[in-house]
Amino acid sequence: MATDVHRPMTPTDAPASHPVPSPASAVRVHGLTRSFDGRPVIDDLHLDVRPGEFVALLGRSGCGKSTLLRILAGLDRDIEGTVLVPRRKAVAFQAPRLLPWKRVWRNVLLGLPGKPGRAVAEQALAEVGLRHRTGAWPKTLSGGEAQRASLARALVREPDLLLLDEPFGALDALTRIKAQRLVDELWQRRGCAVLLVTHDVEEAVLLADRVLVMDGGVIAYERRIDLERPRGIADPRFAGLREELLRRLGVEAPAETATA
Ligand SMILES: Nc1ncnc2c1ncn2[C@@H]1O[C@H](COP(=O)(O)OP(=O)(O)OP(=O)(O)O)[C@@H](O)[C@H]1O
Repeated sequence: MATDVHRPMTPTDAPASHPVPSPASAVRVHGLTRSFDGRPVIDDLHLDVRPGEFVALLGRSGCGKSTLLRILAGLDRDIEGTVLVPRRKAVAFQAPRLLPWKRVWRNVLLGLPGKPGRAVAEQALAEVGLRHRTGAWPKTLSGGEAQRASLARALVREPDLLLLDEPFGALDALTRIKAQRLVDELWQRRGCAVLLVTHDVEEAVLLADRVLVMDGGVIAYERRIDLERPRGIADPRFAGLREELLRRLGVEAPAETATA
């Protein structure tokens, strides 16, 4: 797995020793700090993600989740510390970000090196159940379809690391459940590492091998999720994990549950 190393823009700020790329990690973050206007949003953060691992990242609004994801994606390099990520990585955001003047298949291939043909896009679109929309204009897609097209654009890059920033946040409840199942299937089929930023504790427990809670600029808490798949919220262990993570996010259980 080829690796990208994101080092600080000012090498003098770099820590004395850098971690070396390791096939045992899909992501290695060492002593990462990112400040805005002199205020560190990420403050000496360490993180390892194994190849093929599904990690969900929770945290209060404004705690720095998207900032971390953008750094892993290589979209923000104004950092201190070291970030090692696979060269093959792809991102999908909450907004599908399709160019309205390009047909769906051209959006899927956007920015890919070489000149891959329509069939390559069509295959990725088929994987997300959207082959029939290959030649459509983005404005004719529903919200869920546009989000699936955005996923196809990520998949066509054959990523070793898939970065998802609230990809289901704008979808209605039913479409969201379908999209979650699709991501679960794709992850199992592709075997890539996934880092999913989400506000939804249930989504994190449904999908992830490990849930991280970000707070104070670091990973403040982590919980391995050992429930067998496919998972359902009816599992009694599910409610316990959900409550535990909500507590870590500063949300207390209602009084009657707390005293039960
Ligand atoms: N380009 C920027 N310039 C200045 N401040 C920024 C910039 N990007 C992010 N921030 C600040 O950094 C903090 C973390 O932002 P970030 O978007 O990473 O949070 P988040 O955890 O993803 O929040 P949310 O859950 O609400 O999406 C916020 O206080 C935000 O205002």
